[in-house]
Amino acid sequence: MNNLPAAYGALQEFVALTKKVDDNSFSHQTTELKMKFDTTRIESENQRLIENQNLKEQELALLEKNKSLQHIILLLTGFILTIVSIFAYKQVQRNRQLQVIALTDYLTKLPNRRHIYAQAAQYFQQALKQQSPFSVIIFDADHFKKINDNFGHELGDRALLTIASASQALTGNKDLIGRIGGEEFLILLPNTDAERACELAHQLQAQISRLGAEDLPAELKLTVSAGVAHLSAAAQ
Ligand SMILES: Nc1nc2c(ncn2[C@@H]2O[C@H](COP(=O)(O)OP(=O)(O)OP(=O)(O)O)[C@@H](O)[C@H]2O)c(=O)[nH]1
Repeated sequence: MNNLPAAYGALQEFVALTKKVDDNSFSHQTTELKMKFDTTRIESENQRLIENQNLKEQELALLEKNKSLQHIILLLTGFILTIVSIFAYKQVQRNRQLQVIALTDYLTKLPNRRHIYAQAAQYFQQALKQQSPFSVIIFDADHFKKINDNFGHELGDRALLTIASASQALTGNKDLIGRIGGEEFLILLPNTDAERACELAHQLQAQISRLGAEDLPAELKLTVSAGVAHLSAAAQ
């Protein structure tokens, strides 16, 4: 009992030590809690980043898919356009060919009757308008039936081809001669007077006989009869 101050001092020291221990323990717990909190926060942040990354990867995959689809659509469109263009081009070509066939004589490849008559009408109108002369020569192979009967149709065809090339050689222009019947032909002569047309008709007869003698058997005498019609400038 007589050592009370010492006991009081010891008590105070004990209290101070206990407080210090408590403080230390509190600080430790706080640090632990703080670390726990930080770890959780970092983990959730990481999780959020991973989710964001996944979303971005999905978006990227979607974009790539869209890009591929766009390429496929572009390729398909190009393919379809090419097919349509080829088809349209072929159709135009076919129409042109049909038009040529419709206006051309199958054997001589000269303009057929429809074609040469249309051209004749055009030249006729032009001559009227310009008050220029216009002549035509119409001619026909003589005794052609006999040629066919005696020498065969194949040789008859050759005789027709001979007539076509002789006429072409004379006029120099395929478009001015037409085959208007089996062995009948028409030559259009714009800006040509009657005298010149008659001269040409005689030259034509001579040319056909000459070529016929060269190209065909000697027994086959190829001759043509021709007539000339004329529209003179003076008569208009
Ligand atoms: N080889 C051949 N013959 C044809 C062709 N087209 C028509 N002919 C023949 O030509 C002949 C024409 O006979 P016609 O109209 O009597 O004429 P032609 O015998 O010359 O008598 P003319 O005109 O009076 O001199 C017919 O026998 C037809 O069969 C053809 O493309 N090739």
